[in-house]
Amino acid sequence: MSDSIKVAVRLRKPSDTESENFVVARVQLDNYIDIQSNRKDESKRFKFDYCATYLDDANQDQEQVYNCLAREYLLHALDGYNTCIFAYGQTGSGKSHTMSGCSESPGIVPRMCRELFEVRDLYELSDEQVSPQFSIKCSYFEIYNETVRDLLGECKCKIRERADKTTFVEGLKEFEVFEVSDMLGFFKQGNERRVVGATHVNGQSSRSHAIFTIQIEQRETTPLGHILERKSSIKLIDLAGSERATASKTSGDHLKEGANINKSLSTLGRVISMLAKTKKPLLIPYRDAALTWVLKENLGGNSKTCMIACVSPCDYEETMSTIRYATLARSVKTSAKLNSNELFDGKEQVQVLRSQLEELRKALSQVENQRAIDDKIEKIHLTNQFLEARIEREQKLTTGYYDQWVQAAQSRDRLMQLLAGIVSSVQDTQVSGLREKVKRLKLRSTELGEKIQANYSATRSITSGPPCVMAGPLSNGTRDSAKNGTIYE
Ligand SMILES: Nc1ncnc2c1ncn2[C@@H]1O[C@H](COP(=O)(O)OP(=O)(O)OP(=O)(O)O)[C@@H](O)[C@H]1O
Repeated sequence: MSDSIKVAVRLRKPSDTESENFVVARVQLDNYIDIQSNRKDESKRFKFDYCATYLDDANQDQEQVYNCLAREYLLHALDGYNTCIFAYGQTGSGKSHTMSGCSESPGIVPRMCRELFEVRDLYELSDEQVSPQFSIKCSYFEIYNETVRDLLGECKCKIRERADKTTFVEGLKEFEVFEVSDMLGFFKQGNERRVVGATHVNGQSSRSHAIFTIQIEQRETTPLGHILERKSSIKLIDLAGSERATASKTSGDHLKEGANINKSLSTLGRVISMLAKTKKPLLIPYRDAALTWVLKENLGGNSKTCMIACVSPCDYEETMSTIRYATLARSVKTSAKLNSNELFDGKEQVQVLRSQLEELRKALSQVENQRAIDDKIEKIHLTNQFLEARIEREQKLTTGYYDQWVQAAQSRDRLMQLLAGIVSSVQDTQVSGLREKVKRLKLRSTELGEKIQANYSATRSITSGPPCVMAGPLSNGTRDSAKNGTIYE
């Protein structure tokens, strides 16, 4: 995501030696500052992301700057973004006051440290199972005369470039801190070791660029069992103040210091002006100064960056120079990335998901089996219905044939009786042929009767009960005669 460097202006309170009558800068609303020229009676208005004027209560004044500007960068860092706040301005304009402050009115660094540990404690005390585990580290170094010095360690360090083109300070001591008091202790210790000198406007002028870095690592387990890791760094920078050699009337070592400070600040200005162009040149001169080399990522890379341009209320030239610098910085874009990693502690979760999948598969196959059984039952049911209909039809047919046969048998019996009467009245010799014919007829009739009876019994055994049509003719003597036939010798 592309971010512009956020630029704020902080107007310092006039000191005891400065008269309210000579104030040239006035903050209008929260976004505008008017600068009035001493010579020409004209005023210029400049717009920034935030403009802070001074309040009478020094602590409230500091709190306002922290709340309106700095807190946002702590929150970004807790989200997993690298952030950076740097205070820029002429000597004595209030940079150290803004970043460090004093015990009665602490500046951004101590306030941010306190709030960071408050957030950590809140998470640690909460019942939420997904609360992150914090690991907080800090380091502190200064760049003095183009040399990196560890303010918490022993040695001079070198700035190196990693394979991914980001830079780091090699050999810098980093301390894991568990309590805010430890962190503030390190900050105080570093400040005491910082190179300080006197300038024409500031008896306690910082002669080096000081970079206090807080590294935050958060590890949390999401409800799905994923491990979320967020890493971010907060760089809080108090730059050395720019000063004009003529104005500061310096010489010797102090002149060299001033020259180096101005060299690194002018390189910073050049880098900012190149980064501000829409068509950026391929080579940005980060390497030209230790300051820009170490801040490479914060100026043009993976960082959410804020510049606080501190201005003195009574110095038109210096204030205008700072305002121009700050205006340019507003066009610089960085590309902050979320430094978060989702670590999947896979094995166990995969196992659980696999067994769930297996159970679902089994349930599905049971449903399918049941469906197949239901289908089969339905088919059998239909076949049964069909068979029953068929049996009923055949039964009706058989009963019809049987009735016809019973009638035929009765007619035959009657005919036989008649024939027997006729036979007994004629000569034996004359009727022997006729008797034979009657005998064959009778046998044939008996065979047919047995066959029909067998079919009838088979049909009855298939169907549940006796067909009603059978009740009549077979229940009387006719049935037996039909079954057995009557043998006439
Ligand atoms: N907003 C402010 N309200 C009250 N006093 C201030 C404010 N800003 C700065 N001062 C005072 O002004 C003096 C110079 O401020 P400070 O040391 O912060 O300037 P600086 O920009 O860091 O200077 P240098 O670059 O020389 O180190 C200090 O005494 C400081 O307490």
